[in-house]
Amino acid sequence: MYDTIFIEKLTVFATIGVYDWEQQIKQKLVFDLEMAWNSQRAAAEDNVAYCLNYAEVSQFIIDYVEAKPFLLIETVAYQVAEQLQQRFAIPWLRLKLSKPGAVAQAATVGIVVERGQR
Ligand SMILES: Nc1nc2c(c(=O)[nH]1)N=C([C@H](O)[C@@H](O)CO)CN2
Repeated sequence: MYDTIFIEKLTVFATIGVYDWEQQIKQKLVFDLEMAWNSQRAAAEDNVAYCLNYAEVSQFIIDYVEAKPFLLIETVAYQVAEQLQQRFAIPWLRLKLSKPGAVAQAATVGIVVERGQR
């Protein structure tokens, strides 16, 4: 039985973009995540060791995205989703990555990727 652990509006400042000028600056990326996790043991024993630790997941994303430059948001989303599944043994996740301000006439643009099975 899976529950959903979520993280909303995690903000990371990244080197991201296909144009040369974008590789000279930092831009805001926003992550929204839903992750399947069986929280039964963590709840029964009231023990953080058995939960999907949203603080650790958040810090991993920040460190990973800040560590190197990217061109496409697709690359960031695919790599982060794969890393999260591997490192935290997450059976299913939905990751929404937004790049606010990328299109002047839009509030935000981005991509949603879903990986695994519940
Ligand atoms: N599907 C995508 N389209 C575009 C991307 C992207 O990463 N994925 N990136 C850009 C530019 O970097 C843009 O954000 C600059 O405003 C254009 N289209």
